[in-house]
Amino acid sequence: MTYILGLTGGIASGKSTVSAFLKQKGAVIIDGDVIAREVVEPGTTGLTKLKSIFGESIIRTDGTLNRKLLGKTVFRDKTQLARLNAVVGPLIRERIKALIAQSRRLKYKLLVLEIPLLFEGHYEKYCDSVMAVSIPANIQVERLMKRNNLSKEEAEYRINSQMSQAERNKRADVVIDNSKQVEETLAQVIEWLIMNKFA
Ligand SMILES: CC(C)(COP(=O)(O)OP(=O)(O)OC[C@H]1O[C@@H](n2cnc3c(N)ncnc32)[C@H](O)[C@@H]1O)[C@@H](O)C(=O)NCCC(=O)NCCS
Ligand SMILES: Nc1ncnc2c1ncn2[C@@H]1O[C@H](COP(=O)(O)OP(=O)(O)OP(=O)(O)O)[C@@H](O)[C@H]1O
Repeated sequence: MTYILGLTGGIASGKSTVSAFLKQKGAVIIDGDVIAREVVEPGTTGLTKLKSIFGESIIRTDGTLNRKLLGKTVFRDKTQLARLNAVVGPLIRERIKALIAQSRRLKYKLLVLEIPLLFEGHYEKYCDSVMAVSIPANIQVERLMKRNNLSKEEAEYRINSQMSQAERNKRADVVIDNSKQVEETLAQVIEWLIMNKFA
């Protein structure tokens, strides 16, 4: 029996920090952001569709997607974001469903679905439980600006294109507070692993 843990959280909340630890503890990780990149690699129908919608300018000279430019376009414009989601959303879902099926066949004990837009995409229906990583809004803006080298305005556009943390936390089965030292965050994850007999 494979136990599927959904792992979500707002942008730059600390999902990767938590999933790296869960991997270290033996979990298998499916990373939504990685899959989102795979489905628009050069030569994919995903990239061809994006080119026809957003124009040649979003393709770099080496044939790859200009993510920075597309990000600037979509996160400040809900209509454009919806057009992007309509193309990549179904491709991401198809791939994730196939990987879940494979993980069940291989009888992985603990599978983690790390998906930023978990509740927006209703991925909770594939999960046994959902863990949300949470940080206060001011820390979120700070960490995002620093990590992605974004202006405050750009960081806020990205945050506001997602479900609010309050709503996400309400829907999750367990909320991990990542506002303090990483060690304190991981202690909460260890507690979850122990309570669920994975450690
Ligand atoms: C717009 C794109 C090209 C910007 O690329 P960039 O390299 O700057 O960002 P990256 O992909 O690393 O995403 C960073 C974070 O942005 C947030 N984010 C990404 N896509 C979306 C979206 N459609 N809606 C809201 N937030 C999003 C997530 O928190 C994600 O972790 C890229 O984010 C993208 O293709 N997004 C659509 C795919 C998607 O929905 N991804 C979410 C994974 S399920
Ligand atoms: N407890 C912490 N204290 C200080 N910095 C942290 C902490 N946890 C994570 N960070 C930093 O905050 C940033 C965001 O963390 P991380 O990449 O794990 O978030 P994420 O939720 O996976 O982000 P995204 O979904 O946007 O990729 C990173 O630069 C990370 O090093």
